[in-house]
Amino acid sequence: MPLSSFRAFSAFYRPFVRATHSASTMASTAYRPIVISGPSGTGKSTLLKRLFAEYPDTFGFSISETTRSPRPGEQDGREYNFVTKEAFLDLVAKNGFIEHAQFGGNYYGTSVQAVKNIAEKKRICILDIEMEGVKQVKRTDLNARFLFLAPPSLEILEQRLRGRGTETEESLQKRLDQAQNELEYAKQPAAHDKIVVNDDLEKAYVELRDWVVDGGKFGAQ
Ligand SMILES: Nc1ncnc2c1ncn2[C@@H]1O[C@H](COP(=O)(O)OP(=O)(O)OP(=O)(O)O)[C@@H](O)[C@H]1O
Repeated sequence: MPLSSFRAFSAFYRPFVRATHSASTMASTAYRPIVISGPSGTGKSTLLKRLFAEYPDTFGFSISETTRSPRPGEQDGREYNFVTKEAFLDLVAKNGFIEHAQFGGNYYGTSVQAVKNIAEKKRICILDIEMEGVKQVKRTDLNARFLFLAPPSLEILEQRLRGRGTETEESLQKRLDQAQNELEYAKQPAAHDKIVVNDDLEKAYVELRDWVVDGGKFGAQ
């Protein structure tokens, strides 16, 4: 998948942690990553932007791995974790990536470890990913929560994508085809913990935010 459509964020919050939780279980029970998926153009960026604005000091990014060389001004561990091709492919073989892709001869990916690092910093990682990434997260021990953002209809999704003015006719068609797959997958009861239909933006935002915040527990178990 194009990494341009991959966004990973993390959130600071004051966790609800029971006294009996050991430090090692805190990461998997208190700082649970949140996976937000849904067809391109459903409004994920729009809603996440609002969420981050409402919690201004709370959100950050998880860091992707890449085999490309750092550009001037880029720092290892800040923009990317810069790794060798050998190390990258080794991690691929070990199933260490949630998503990875190749562009212009370089590899890019989001590792399971990078998401765990966010929890180590006592932040919640929000992963904005596509269906294949969702399935991959389920194969890990990240103990994530899954939210699917659905469009009111495919017709409205097409209108929004056209309205955004970012697509060619070809990329639009590709996104609509992929949307059908995502919507099919979302019908499986075990696919997601929460489905929000983005019809009225205000209503969808409140529903998404309330589920994410979870009365201040952010899904802590
Ligand atoms: N409830 C809504 N009603 C009307 N328009 C909306 C609504 N939600 C989002 N939009 C518009 O739909 C377009 C697509 O939204 P956005 O870019 O947030 O989607 P996305 O899911 O992040 O897409 P991608 O995965 O391709 O980045 C934007 O122009 C946005 O302003």
